[in-house]
Amino acid sequence: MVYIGSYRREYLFYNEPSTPPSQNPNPHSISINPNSNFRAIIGLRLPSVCKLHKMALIDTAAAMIFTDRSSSSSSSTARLLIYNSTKFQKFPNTISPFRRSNSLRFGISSRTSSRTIITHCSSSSASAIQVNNETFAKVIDGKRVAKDIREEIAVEISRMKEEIGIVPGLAVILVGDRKDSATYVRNKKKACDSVGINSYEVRLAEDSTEEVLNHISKFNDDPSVHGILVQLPLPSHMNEQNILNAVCIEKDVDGFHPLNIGLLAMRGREPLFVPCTPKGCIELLHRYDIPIKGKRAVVIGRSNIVGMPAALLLQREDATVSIVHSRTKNPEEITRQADIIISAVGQPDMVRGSWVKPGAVLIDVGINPVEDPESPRGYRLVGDICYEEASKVASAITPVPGGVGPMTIAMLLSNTLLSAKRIHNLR
Ligand SMILES: Nc1nc2c(c(=O)[nH]1)N[C@@H](CN(C=O)c1ccc(C(=O)N[C@@H](CCC(=O)O)C(=O)O)cc1)CN2
Repeated sequence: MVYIGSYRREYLFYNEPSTPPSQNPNPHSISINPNSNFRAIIGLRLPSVCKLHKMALIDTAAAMIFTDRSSSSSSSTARLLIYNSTKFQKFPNTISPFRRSNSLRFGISSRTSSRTIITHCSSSSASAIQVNNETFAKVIDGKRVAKDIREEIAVEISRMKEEIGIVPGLAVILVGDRKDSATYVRNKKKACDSVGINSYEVRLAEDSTEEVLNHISKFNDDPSVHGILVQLPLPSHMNEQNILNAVCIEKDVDGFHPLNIGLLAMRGREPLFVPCTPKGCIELLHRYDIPIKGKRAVVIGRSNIVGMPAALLLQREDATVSIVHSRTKNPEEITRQADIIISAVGQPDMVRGSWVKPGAVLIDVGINPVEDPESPRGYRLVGDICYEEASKVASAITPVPGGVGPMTIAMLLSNTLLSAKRIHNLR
């Protein structure tokens, strides 16, 4: 039995490869002989096995949950097309606010013997996958989409450099020593490097006072800086409102300035920047061709950085939006009416399967550490949505990790590029 890949806590095995990966003309697919008693083993937690086989044959596989115990004597080869790697066509400004981008060509197809057991079971493109009478949501792969977006941005940045000799610059201010914030800032720098954005980082002590405003003021006046962000949360003694107000609106790539949020809330007005996480959620829906117009959407959580702008964005896309929060009566009942749920509350596994309407699309913004002695870090990350239960009811779902998180950083790069283009009048 050979381990061929893993996704979240699901590990996939089969007994013998009919086509060794090195001979497989399509590196994103695996040919499986239907006579080989292919069998996926789902739900096992085998960390040691995973480590040994880190170079899994499949990188990320949506809906790898697949069981075929076919005994057909047909000589045709069953093919599980994991992910169509066809790159998006490159559209300039693909991810500018409110512009619908081309969709992710995403497919799971099977050409098996007459005993095909996978079917798509929804009319929308977010069709769930049915396997032997059990239905599983399509996995919305944010990590993969973010990588594609970075590639698109890198192309745009090379063009910009070539045409006008300008390289976008992003300034990041980190105050204090929260480990998670330091990781996010490090990842932002890495992402900038990967696409060719110059990054400038300022680290300040937990007990800083005036320094934050001084640095913002310097970056506001620096022409090589096109985007400025202050990593949140700030230490509790700081006045977040004053600090976010100090970033000039033209460089507010986080989109947290009250003027940008105000413009986002108004019909017929356009903000200069949309906050990165909500923008990433909408981008995922667009890239997976999931319709928003006319749909019922529920946003769980009303934070300034995710819940509130996510609700505004969905409304701008012509969804009918409800916000569920800590004082909402019957949150389960309201959430169960939604075609699209965006959850951003920071409560592990709060949204259970019973909260989800069959066929709904689930976008999980929560990144919650839960103790896990089996994990090298001593914890693992889970979302606000109970994946195990909800993925059996929904038509599509984002995983945690690997869903919205990577999109946040991809959208920050997109906003920085947008800013540089706007400042330098480049279309
Ligand atoms: N100024 C800002 N502060 C904060 C923002 C923001 O958009 N602007 N958002 C969050 C933190 N954040 C970016 O800053 C962020 C969070 C998570 C991820 C991410 O990729 N998560 C991974 C898991 C990472 C891990 O293993 O620890 C995932 O979900 O796959 C990126 C960025 C609050 N502060």
